[in-house]
Amino acid sequence: MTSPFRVLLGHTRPHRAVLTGSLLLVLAAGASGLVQPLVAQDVLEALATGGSVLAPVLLLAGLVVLGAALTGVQSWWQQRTAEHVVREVRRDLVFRLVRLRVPELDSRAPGDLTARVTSDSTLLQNAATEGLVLVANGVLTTLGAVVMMGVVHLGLLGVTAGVIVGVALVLLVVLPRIRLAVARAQESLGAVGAALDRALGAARTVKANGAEARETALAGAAVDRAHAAGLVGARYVAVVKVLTGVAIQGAFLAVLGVGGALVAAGSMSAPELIAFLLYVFYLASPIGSLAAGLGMLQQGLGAVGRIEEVRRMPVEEDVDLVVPAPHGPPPAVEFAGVEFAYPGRGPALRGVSWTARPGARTALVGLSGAGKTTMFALLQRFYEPTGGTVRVGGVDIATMSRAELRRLIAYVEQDSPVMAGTLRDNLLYANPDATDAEIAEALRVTRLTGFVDRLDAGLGTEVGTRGVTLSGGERQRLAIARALLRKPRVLLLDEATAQLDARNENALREAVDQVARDCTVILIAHRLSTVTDADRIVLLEHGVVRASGTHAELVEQDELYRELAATQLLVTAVPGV
Ligand SMILES: Nc1ncnc2c1ncn2[C@@H]1O[C@H](COP(=O)(O)OP(=O)(O)OP(=O)(O)O)[C@@H](O)[C@H]1O
Repeated sequence: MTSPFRVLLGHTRPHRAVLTGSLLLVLAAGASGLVQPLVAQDVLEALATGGSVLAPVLLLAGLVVLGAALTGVQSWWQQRTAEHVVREVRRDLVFRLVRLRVPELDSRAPGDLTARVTSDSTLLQNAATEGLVLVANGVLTTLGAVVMMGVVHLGLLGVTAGVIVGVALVLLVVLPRIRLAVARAQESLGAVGAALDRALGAARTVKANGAEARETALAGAAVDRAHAAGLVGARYVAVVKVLTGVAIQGAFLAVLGVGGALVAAGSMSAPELIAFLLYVFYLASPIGSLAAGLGMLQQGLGAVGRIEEVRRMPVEEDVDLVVPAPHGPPPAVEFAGVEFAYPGRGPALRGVSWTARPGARTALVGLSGAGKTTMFALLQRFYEPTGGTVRVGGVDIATMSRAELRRLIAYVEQDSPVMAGTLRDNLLYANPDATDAEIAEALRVTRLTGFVDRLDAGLGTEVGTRGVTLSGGERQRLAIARALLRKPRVLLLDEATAQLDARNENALREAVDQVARDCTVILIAHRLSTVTDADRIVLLEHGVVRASGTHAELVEQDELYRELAATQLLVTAVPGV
């Protein structure tokens, strides 16, 4: 695995030239600062000797303005690069997150994934730019000072280096701890996001159960963990500051002691000692910058781990292929000996085989948890079967790209089939090219025309998160209208009419019949009343196909089906039941 530091450097690769320029500007601004005392000295000398001060004053003013300008340009470059870096990281994370494979999504909290895009990336941003520049500046300037000190007196340089190396060793122990604390704080922030996501995502359930205090405590515990980790980090940052201060003071005292003795012994001149001591003080600034930069780098490295984790998560890489709208006759859909188990669970499907004939309506029925929705998930390659084959139009779907496969299909899911946005957004989601006439037709078929007409904003009405401002039946009809606009070859309806009243249900059944003429329809139903006229009904029990046939055949042949039908008052007319 690539080291986090290399990853951090990798983020700066496209901006190396600008960052190097930025570093040069820092150094130049530093140099212009160094020259200023010399020019000031000229001014003072000119004043003392009665000479003209115009030239040195102008030079001094020019240096001050130049230094300020260099600092301004450097700051702008650095911040701009930081913004570029974070934008690229965020775009990449967003790209990956919306393409994550479904099993990965099943095991992750969306709030935690969001925190990586919003919060972790910010730490990386500062480390990859300001942190690196501070460290580079610190290292170069320190080296410069060390060279100068060496020129003045090699022996005293040894003394200074001894003290500084000792402190650096302690820093080596402390810095990784900052990184650990930051990683922990970021993890806790992710947990805060996840807890809030849970509470806000089910706000009505929380309120109905009076669970506000529990949810507050859950998120609060994560906030406290972030706080505790933050304090640990702050403590180590303070230690770094103390240590750098101590290093300078220590070096100063050591140099003073040893240098004083050397001067006393006559092996060093007093001006040499003074010059050397001035350099020791001069070191304070680059060492401070080095410590601050290293602290920032550690914070960034703490965040890199969480960002890299997302970059290693498996994504569906074939969903961006551009595929043409499907045409031709509706395909057959075939499950042949399909086996499947969710990660960490027992088998959900155990050798399931059935076929949906092209252009017919096939219903999947069975008790709750039998595996019906799982088959829809496999059919769209949300998961891959552990055995057997799923074919669409005779082609093994494992050999098709997901883009191609999913373009054939329209899917109305069981829960939350509507997205935040306007009614029009939702309708166009399946087919951005749908015309107004097609939209009007889809609304008519799903009996939504009157509803839309009564709204002040019409199709521009916002439906709220997951369509909360719509009734359950309206949501379902909207989702079906959207599916129809996709002009699919295969239409998957998961309990799509469960929340409709009898009148709307009949209307929708007619609509589905109409679509079924040039589309293969597969529907999942609990209420057999909605599927009695299906061309074929597949009865599932505990992940196996128990029986299949028409309604009449199943009533005749299968006890479980008869029982299901009887409880739904459908078979009173069947003799002997
Ligand atoms: N994402 C998942 N991760 C783990 N297990 C799952 C997942 N989704 C479903 N299951 C389990 O797989 C089994 C089959 O679920 P599935 O949703 O296919 O049933 P179903 O027949 O559609 O039920 P229902 O009629 O209640 O919707 C169930 O035992 C369920 O608990």
